[in-house]
Amino acid sequence: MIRFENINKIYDKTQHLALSDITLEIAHGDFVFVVGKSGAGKSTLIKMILKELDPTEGKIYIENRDITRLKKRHIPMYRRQLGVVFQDYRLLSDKTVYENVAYAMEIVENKTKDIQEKVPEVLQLVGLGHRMRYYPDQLSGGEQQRVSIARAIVNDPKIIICDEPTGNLDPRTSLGIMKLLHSINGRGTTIIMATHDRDIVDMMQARVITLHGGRVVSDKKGGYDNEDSYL
Ligand SMILES: Nc1ncnc2c1ncn2[C@@H]1O[C@H](COP(=O)(O)OP(=O)(O)OP(=O)(O)O)[C@@H](O)[C@H]1O
Repeated sequence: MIRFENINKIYDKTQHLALSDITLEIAHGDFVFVVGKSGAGKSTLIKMILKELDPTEGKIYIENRDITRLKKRHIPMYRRQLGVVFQDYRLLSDKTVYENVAYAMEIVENKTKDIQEKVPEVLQLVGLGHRMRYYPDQLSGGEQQRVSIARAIVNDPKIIICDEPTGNLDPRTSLGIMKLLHSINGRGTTIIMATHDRDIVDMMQARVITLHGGRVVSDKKGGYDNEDSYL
């Protein structure tokens, strides 16, 4: 469970109030979109879950643990329960598909035998069993995003954070990526996805948290609200 309690975020240098009095809860296994205009505060909110940013005020609980009080040395361990997918894939260009995914297991000190077993399994799951020896620049955008999803799920995180995962993809490829995320969610993984993609939000009929000027202005299940002037 994720819980934001009265979160305010003021960026030090500019004194910009990026998030204002955010209180929300995300249950285990939820699929949640975070939407809103550019500058609404989506990335700021996501960076707080990743513990890349701390709030100026308020508390953030992940599995009943207040991560605003987490010591620096415990952050890497904390992040192991999170998978992250970015718009620009962020794959290592000098490593193959297999090696990119294996690397995520190596850095958290998995045994070689477990890596050799799990990586092909996860690549099959994302539909890339036949691309294991390819390098990222030999893949389409959609395939690269599938590799990044494989990397995000390979350590079995409880939560996956996606920041505009379909931002660089055409509608058909985006649909495939959403189907994949939906099936991962169906296995019990909580998914939080920031997006501008209105069609996808409408299609998924999931929970939609709308931010505007750093505030939650709507939090409901369904698609975009046409009467919503915040989008
Ligand atoms: N490092 C920073 N220092 C100062 N202000 C910042 C910083 N990062 C973001 N902001 C401001 O905080 C507000 C929220 O930014 P944020 O990046 O969270 O928005 P966003 O909804 O993710 O936008 P986008 O859709 O364009 O990615 C914006 O007004 C932005 O200018």
